[in-house]
Amino acid sequence: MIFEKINTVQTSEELLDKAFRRATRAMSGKTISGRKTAIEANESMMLTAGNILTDNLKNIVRRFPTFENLPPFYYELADVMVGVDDMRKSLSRLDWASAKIHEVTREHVGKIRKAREPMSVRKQCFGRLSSIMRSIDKDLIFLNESRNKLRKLPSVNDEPTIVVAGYPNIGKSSFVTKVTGATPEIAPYPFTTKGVSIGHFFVGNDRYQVMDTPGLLDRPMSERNEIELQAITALKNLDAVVLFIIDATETCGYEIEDQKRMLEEVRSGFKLPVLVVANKADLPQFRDLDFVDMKMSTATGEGIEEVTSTLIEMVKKAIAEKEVVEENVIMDDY
Ligand SMILES: Nc1nc2c(ncn2[C@@H]2O[C@H](COP(=O)(O)OP(=O)(O)OP(=O)(O)O)[C@@H](O)[C@H]2O)c(=O)[nH]1
Repeated sequence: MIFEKINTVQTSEELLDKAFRRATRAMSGKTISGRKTAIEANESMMLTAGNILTDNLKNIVRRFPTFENLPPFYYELADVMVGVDDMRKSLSRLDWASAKIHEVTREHVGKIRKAREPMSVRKQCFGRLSSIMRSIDKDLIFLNESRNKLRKLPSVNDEPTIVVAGYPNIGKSSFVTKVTGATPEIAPYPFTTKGVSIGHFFVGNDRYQVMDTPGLLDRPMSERNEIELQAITALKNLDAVVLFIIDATETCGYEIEDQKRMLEEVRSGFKLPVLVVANKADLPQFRDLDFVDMKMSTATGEGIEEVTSTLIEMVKKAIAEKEVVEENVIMDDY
């Protein structure tokens, strides 16, 4: 998963503890007699503490991803969930603290040679390090909270994707199971307790991803708040097409008019190609509808192959068109 490299971000208190403990340990067992050894001992304690702090801060910054390089899908989700700008600001304050700690340590190392009381210079230095660290306490806490949230993001691959949408009970999960031949993996997704279920299938050597999004694309968009909407629209960054399933038999408990309204919302809100398919063609109540492109039955398997190959054609076309646009953008840059 994309954010799993980020370790727990320790608090300033924990980092200071670690640094001061190591500094003390570096000195244990050494007898300090005379001014020369006192200078050396305190100097080495300052250097040890300073190095540990700067190393730790640099490691935290390094383990966070470079946001510009994230796939747009993840960038948008990370932004919705925690705010990319706030993370950037906190990370740059960590960079600042790391440089400042280095500078302060050097400054005190310079002073200690001329000092009458080497230990008091070291204490002064540790005091400065503590206050620098305390000034980034909020940033460390915020970054750790962000890390905990981001780690839970699903591993949605950057590969051709079919996003399944439609009201509950219309056969979305039956479709995913049917085309992937397996029970889909459930991955957590922001702002829904149910997560997304993701399955895969191959056509030749090409792998396709099928996503069912319970709790996300199974009720009217107008019932959602801004953040939920953004979490949904992040999906538009994938190379995806939408399979919008209609239950023309209304045995799912939702009227066709409501289903049609949601379809329009998905069409206008998403800007992804949409294939409208009526399911449950095996039932006697089934009827043809003028706004539907194809029909199928996930129960008998009728129409599944045609639906799948149409979706594949659509996703391939969408990718090809996107590449043309990207090429034009590159050409425009010259
Ligand atoms: N007769 C018939 N029943 C179907 C068909 N597809 C699905 N069903 C039934 O409809 C019910 C709902 O199917 P699901 O695949 O769970 O529907 P869903 O849209 O994933 O439902 P949620 O998970 O609640 O969103 C189940 O009882 C299925 O057996 C079909 O083609 N024909």
